[in-house]
Amino acid sequence: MQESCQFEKSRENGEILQFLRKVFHVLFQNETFCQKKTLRKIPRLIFQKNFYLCAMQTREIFQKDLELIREKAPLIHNITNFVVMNNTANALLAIGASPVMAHAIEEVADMVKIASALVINMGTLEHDWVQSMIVAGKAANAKGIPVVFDPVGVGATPYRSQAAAEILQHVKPTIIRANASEIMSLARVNVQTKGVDSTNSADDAITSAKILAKETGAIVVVSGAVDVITDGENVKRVLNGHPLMGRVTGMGCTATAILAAFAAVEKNAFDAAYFGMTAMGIAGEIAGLTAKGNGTMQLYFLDALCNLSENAATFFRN
Ligand SMILES: Nc1ncnc2c1ncn2[C@@H]1O[C@H](COP(=O)(O)OP(=O)(O)OP(=O)(O)O)[C@@H](O)[C@H]1O
Ligand SMILES: Cc1ncsc1CCO
Repeated sequence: MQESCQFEKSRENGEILQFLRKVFHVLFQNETFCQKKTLRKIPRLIFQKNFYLCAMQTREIFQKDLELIREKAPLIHNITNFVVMNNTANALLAIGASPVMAHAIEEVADMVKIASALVINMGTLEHDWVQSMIVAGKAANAKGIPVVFDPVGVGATPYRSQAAAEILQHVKPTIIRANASEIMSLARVNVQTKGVDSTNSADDAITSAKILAKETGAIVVVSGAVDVITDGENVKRVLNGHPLMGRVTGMGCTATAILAAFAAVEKNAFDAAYFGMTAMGIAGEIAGLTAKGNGTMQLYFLDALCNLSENAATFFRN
């Protein structure tokens, strides 16, 4: 996808592209328009840039990956925090993957061997867990299975920053997902993380995200009202979502797990990251339509993830 859509490289181009996609989408669905061959009047240049094709291809690949997750039910090994264990396991089940939570140092390497992706989440950190994360991460790297790293709360305390640095010293993540303050802190920009919540927008963190992506070789995802995805050069944004998502604890950790589900079936890590955040955004948007507050948001979000295939085409608008 990246190669065929080179025109999306800059933000301005991305915005023009999104506008044209919407126009073309409406036009191409109109039979009279197609029959009158008005198409011919559209400047050749636009077609040479493959605008419409890119949008169609992207959505189709997204839907195909979604079906692949349901078909293969990849085992996702999570070393994650106590706050979100139940909810992320349910989110993985809802999207069609198979979750397992395992952090004992005695078994993590064996669990990785049968898994299709590994999540390393620093939410409730302890010394022994960091060692397990490193052992599991190394085993995943050796086996060539994707690792998704969530440095929850990095920058809030020196211990978390030191633990994140230690993990990155030994483990090569495929994708790093965090909120803006965490990404800025991980890239050593002088910012104070407020516990596990962000005090910055994803766009504030773009430079840091690019630096981090280049340093680690990972795809970096900055979540927020608008999600930003970068490989250090290219940048894509996910516009789907709902403000109530930010009010439910562990939505970010859930995003990390969903990214792992996509990475398990999609070899292109940039696409996996983009599709994972798109799935989150669409499910959040659908849930937000009927949620009455934080509680129902959490429930409806799982239902929306579960029924994502039917609604994905309507809500896909990135
Ligand atoms: N205001 C918002 N509007 C739309 N979507 C949002 C908003 N805030 C968060 N989200 C979505 O919620 C999910 C979690 O992102 P967020 O940045 O809140 O993670 P986080 O701070 O790491 O969360 P946590 O620490 O609770 O796990 C993402 O999918 C993001 O797109
Ligand atoms: C609230 C909280 N504290 C540690 S992990 C976690 C879940 C959201 O990151």
